[in-house]
Amino acid sequence: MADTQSRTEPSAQAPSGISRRRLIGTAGATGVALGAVGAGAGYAVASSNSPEQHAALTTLGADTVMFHGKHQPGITTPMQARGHLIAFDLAAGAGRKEATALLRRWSATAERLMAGEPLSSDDTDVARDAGPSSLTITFGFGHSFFSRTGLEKQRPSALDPLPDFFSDHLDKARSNGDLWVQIGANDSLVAFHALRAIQKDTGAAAKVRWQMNGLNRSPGATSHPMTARNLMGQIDGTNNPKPSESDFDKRIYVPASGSSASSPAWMANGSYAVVRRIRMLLDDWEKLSSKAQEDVIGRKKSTGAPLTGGKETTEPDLEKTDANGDLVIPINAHARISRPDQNGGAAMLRRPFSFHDGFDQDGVPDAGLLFVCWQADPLRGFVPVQRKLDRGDALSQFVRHESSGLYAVPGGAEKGGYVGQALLEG
Ligand SMILES: C=CC1=C(C)c2cc3[nH]c(cc4nc(cc5[nH]c(cc1n2)c(C)c5CCC(=O)O)C(CCC(=O)O)=C4C)c(C)c3C=C
Ligand SMILES: [Fe+2]
Repeated sequence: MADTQSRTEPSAQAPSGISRRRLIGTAGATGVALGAVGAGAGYAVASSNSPEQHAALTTLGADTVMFHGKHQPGITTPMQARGHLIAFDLAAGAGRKEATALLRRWSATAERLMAGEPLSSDDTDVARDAGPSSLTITFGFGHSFFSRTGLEKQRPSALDPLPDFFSDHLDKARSNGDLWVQIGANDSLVAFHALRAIQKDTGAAAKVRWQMNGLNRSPGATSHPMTARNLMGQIDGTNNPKPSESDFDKRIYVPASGSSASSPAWMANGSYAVVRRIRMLLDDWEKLSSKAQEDVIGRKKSTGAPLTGGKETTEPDLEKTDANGDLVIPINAHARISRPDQNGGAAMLRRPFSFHDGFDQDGVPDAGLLFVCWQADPLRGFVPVQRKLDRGDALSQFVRHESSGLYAVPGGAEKGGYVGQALLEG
């Protein structure tokens, strides 16, 4: 696992922004050991509803991500096992006043739930007994939000609609939206509880436009922390930008100092999320041999190492040829074509969820990737790379982009404040 901030299991690393409220087991033990002890204790708690038999939460349940901070949570937070993406449109007649009140309500709900507190009224009890389980709730504004609220002058040019791509098969009803919320947690009930609370908070102000459910590997499922696999079985996320790298903030976040060419000052410390529902054509993919699958990406399926050798984190040798003089990493391999150095430095932080929405009547899986990527400017991140992939990398024939969204995700809320305050009160 290369990107510890965004991919490593929280119980192993406890990256910044995550605290352990109630730890069991031996402090300082490895993530694996903590996970193992925690899992056992969690089962014991779950098997007894007696209030007299209090036991500490598992580490997984106790892991907490801070709501307040410079950046919103859910960007560099390690990927969670369960996710919900949901977009809303403001209701007819709702404008800036209603949107401001909604962002206040949403922020208050996110702060409570991420701290493991129940809602202040009418809690449904769905997450009762569970800790916050690394819950994150992240809020963004779509292009249409600004005309709906009379804030057109504040709309970042970075939110200009994404170009059409040749291979797009987009469903408009499941694309875009005035407001976007990303929910992630390592417990499905905690995630659903948050989803329902966020939806109920809208009251008469907004209506659901679309909603998608995602999944990832559960922390502790592997013998050591690893980069996640996707539903094609590939290790996916290896070469993500790392928060420890000196240019990470510049690539992923709008500068803190104020406005940039494509972002107004209210977006300081914010980021732009590109969201694509990408169907995997698994019946076709699974017919390929392992060798052919590896050539599509340019990396070994088992370890994620480049085909030119080494381990997952080894730099690929893009010039290396085999005995026949052919490139070892094919010219159209996905991981070759999407590299920043092949795209004028374009970089993004990929933080997806997998999805599986059943099978059609012919048994074809409706499954793939809820591709979410983060960048300081989509024109210097997603767009140039997708333009290149769209011309036909080796992966393109096995995937289909079915929906799309682009959202301005402001910086984190201050204590006592709410997300989007600088925009809505500016
Ligand atoms: C426009 C951006 C990208 C889309 C869309 C995309 C879809 C997509 N990717 C995989 C699987 C893998 N991608 C990998 C690397 C990789 N992918 C992108 C961009 C998009 N992918 C980038 C920028 C990179 C990193 C390139 C580099 O710097 O080396 C890999 C290799 C491992 C890794 O680094 O993560 C895999 C595997 C799927 C299945 C998919 C759509 C469903
Ligand atoms: Fe990719």
